[in-house]
Amino acid sequence: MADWDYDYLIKLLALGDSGVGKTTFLYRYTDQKFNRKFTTTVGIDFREKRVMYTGKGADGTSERNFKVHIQLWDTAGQESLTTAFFRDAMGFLLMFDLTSQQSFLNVRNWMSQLQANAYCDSPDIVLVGTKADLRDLRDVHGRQARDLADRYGIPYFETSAMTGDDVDQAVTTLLDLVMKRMEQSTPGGPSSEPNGSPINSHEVEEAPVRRMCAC
Ligand SMILES: Nc1nc2c(ncn2[C@@H]2O[C@H](COP(=O)(O)OP(=O)(O)OP(=O)(O)O)[C@@H](O)[C@H]2O)c(=O)[nH]1
Repeated sequence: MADWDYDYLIKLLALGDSGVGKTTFLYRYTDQKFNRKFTTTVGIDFREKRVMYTGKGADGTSERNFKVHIQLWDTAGQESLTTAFFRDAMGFLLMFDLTSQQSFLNVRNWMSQLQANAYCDSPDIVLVGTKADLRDLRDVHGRQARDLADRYGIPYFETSAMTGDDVDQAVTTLLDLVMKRMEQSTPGGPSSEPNGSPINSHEVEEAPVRRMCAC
């Protein structure tokens, strides 16, 4: 498939403390594999994946399929290095380790960073608990995490990059939120120009992300 052969380029960003499993999660999502090694990310990296997304057609009611190129930005767990990248992302995977209460407590700090640096005050976010397979080491109750997610009004998933549980679902849910926001913030829907053809993906990429904000 040629590089430009897609309808939308969507940039998502994973953030959270060092070691929560951001790189491993993204690797599972893009390559369906588990990496046991811990190599801390330096600065920022990204992975890519193409998916089909069913959205609204030009008439706003009919359904049609779009080719979506997802860029998944993988940040280092040191906030000072990566907040500059928050502005360009359209959606966020806010991650903590289910075996680390500290990483869960730090979700609030990451949320503040997000609110200060993202494209708007209420960006699209999915809260992701990682390492759900390590049941014996669990240190965060599902109830605690769900309560926090409810308070922020965002979806919550408990995932395992080892088994693959809910990894795809977490990303798909975020993609859905981002695409729906674009539909709301672009007159006639993001998926349509007057001639009914999808907006060129490069226009989406180059346009200021802030225009997506419908809040
Ligand atoms: N058992 C288990 N281990 C995991 C899971 N996800 C990640 N790990 C392990 O946790 C360690 C850290 O994972 P990384 O993906 O490197 O963590 P990170 O958040 O990218 O870390 P930084 O790059 O330093 O920010 C690695 O040894 C992974 O194999 C999981 O779902 N289950």
